[in-house]
Amino acid sequence: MLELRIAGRDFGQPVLGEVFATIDRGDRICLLGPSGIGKTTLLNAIAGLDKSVPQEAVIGRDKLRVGYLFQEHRLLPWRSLDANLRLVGASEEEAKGLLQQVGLSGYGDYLPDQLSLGMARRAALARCLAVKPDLLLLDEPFASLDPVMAGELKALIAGILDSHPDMAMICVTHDGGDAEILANRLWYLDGKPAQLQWDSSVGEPGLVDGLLGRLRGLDLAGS
Ligand SMILES: Nc1ncnc2c1ncn2[C@@H]1O[C@H](COP(=O)(O)OP(=O)(O)OP(=O)(O)O)[C@@H](O)[C@H]1O
Repeated sequence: MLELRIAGRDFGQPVLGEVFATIDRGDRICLLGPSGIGKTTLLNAIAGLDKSVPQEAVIGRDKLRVGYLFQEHRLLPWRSLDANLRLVGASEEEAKGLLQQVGLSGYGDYLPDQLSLGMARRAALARCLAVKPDLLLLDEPFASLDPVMAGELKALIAGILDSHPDMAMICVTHDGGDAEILANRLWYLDGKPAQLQWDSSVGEPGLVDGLLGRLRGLDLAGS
């Protein structure tokens, strides 16, 4: 579905090195790695948001719809949730259905700033789904949420993945526990410049559990 041939990205100093990987329909990848190593930089490159990374570095993206849940909600603050969803192509009926899907029935007229952090993130997730994505990119979706809200959002995302078996996902997280729930594949980004040190689908098939164990051993992926 997608082939990455990213040659690198630097911001005055090298951040990303070469990243080669393929992503297939239904892949659920959790992307782990130390803070500041380049995980968001890699997601931006995959999404095509980083104009310094040539289009040809991500083969197949032009045929895909990409939904990107940023760390901030990035909804238009002066538009209602309904209007935010309509803006990316959802019909009135679809907008209603999407809000219901993310547990925000009845909030269509609210402005993003009238929502709690967890609600705003779910609204942003609804906007991702409104584009009917082939690839869903999630950048630390559970960060700054209390454990209850984080658990609810995790269950919501797991349900969405179950009901969209062809959709691929890449989720940046610091928590190996998220990978156990959401992922069937693990990437570990590290080094200077950063590269995919481990891709559980290459060389070590089915070793997600083993890799998580190794990450725990290094105390890098939560408990
Ligand atoms: N637009 C930019 N200009 C300059 N430096 C940048 C820019 N974007 C990212 N960087 C630098 O690139 C490095 C990687 O940043 P990035 O946000 O991709 O890391 P990350 O792994 O997602 O971090 P975290 O886990 O803390 O969210 C950091 O040193 C950051 O300061």
